[in-house]
Amino acid sequence: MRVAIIGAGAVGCYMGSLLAMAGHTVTLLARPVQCDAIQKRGLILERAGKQTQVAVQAISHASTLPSVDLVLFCVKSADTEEAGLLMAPCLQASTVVLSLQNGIDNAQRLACVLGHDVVPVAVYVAVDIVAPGHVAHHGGGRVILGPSAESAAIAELLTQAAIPATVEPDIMAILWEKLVVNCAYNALSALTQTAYAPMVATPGAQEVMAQLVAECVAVAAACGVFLPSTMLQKVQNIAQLMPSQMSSTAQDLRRGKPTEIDYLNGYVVRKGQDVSVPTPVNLAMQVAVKLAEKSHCLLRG
Ligand SMILES: NC(=O)C1=CN([C@@H]2O[C@H](COP(=O)(O)OP(=O)(O)OC[C@H]3O[C@@H](n4cnc5c(N)ncnc54)[C@H](OP(=O)(O)O)[C@@H]3O)[C@@H](O)[C@H]2O)C=CC1
Ligand SMILES: CC(C)(CO)C(=O)C(=O)O
Repeated sequence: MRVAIIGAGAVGCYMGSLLAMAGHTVTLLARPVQCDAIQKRGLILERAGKQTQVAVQAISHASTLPSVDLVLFCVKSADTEEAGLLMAPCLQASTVVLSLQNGIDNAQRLACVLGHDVVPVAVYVAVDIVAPGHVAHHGGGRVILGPSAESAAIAELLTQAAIPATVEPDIMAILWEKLVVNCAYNALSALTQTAYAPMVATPGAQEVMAQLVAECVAVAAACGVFLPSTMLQKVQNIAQLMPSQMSSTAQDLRRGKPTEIDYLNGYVVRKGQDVSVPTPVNLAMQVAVKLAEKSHCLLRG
């Protein structure tokens, strides 16, 4: 299958390398520095202490995107509209577009700019970028696709490429579950630059996370989304699944990049205001990360 990956960051490089290893024709739309690295020596996938080099196409000008059967959209939430507008050259009426982004409304926002259906996907993988085009895997790997006529076939294709995939009719509840995981882990890991296992072992951290989860569950319920009674347990399991991972928000702060916090804890705060459910701990996380973004920018000059 011909696959385009929009965004050659952690998720894009991970998914791109597995799809290319499974024999698909993969083209990554990358920043120039990433594009140069990938053109020179392919993608490097680091897993369980082993490095694999994978040959893929990389381009830095969207106008040269080939027509494809499948698009994996892998940019951060704030880049959805801008990157979405660049994608037109690779779309045919039959192209399936997947949004592999955290947050609730990226697929909807992307569909709006594209005028094309987009399937939301919840991604349970822990990856980070070591160097341009070089991605390290820290655990997990499964994805959950929203419903569409093509979702079952695409899930099968992904699973055969070592990306375990299922389809879930109630994708809104699944996206909220993922949002709760992000609200519990991302800001704390980012503010302290700590990996999940040592983070949850720190006295008091689990209480803070439980409070974050309780606020999210209450907001979701007031919005008509009923999360499982095992939600806290599901959140706690993540630290065992990806012990050495630092959140994507931690990776952004480390690089002096704006984070997705307004789409994570900030989303819960805004929805909480709409439905009159207080979210003080989520607000504290949002504000602390916004302050950290500013001070990291200042420190980096
Ligand atoms: N990392 C992880 O473990 C996980 C991440 N996610 C989610 O997946 C999504 C992607 O995250 P992640 O891979 O970590 O993010 P990254 O920041 O590592 O990757 C996104 C990449 O897209 C690039 N990009 C943005 N706009 C464009 C554009 N117009 N043209 C070309 N490249 C562009 C960015 O470049 P630049 O930085 O220069 O803007 C960056 O290299 C996010 O929503 C995240 O929350 C979900 C599960 C796990
Ligand atoms: C799955 C998890 C929690 C992995 O770190 C993630 O989604 C993120 O970092 O944004």
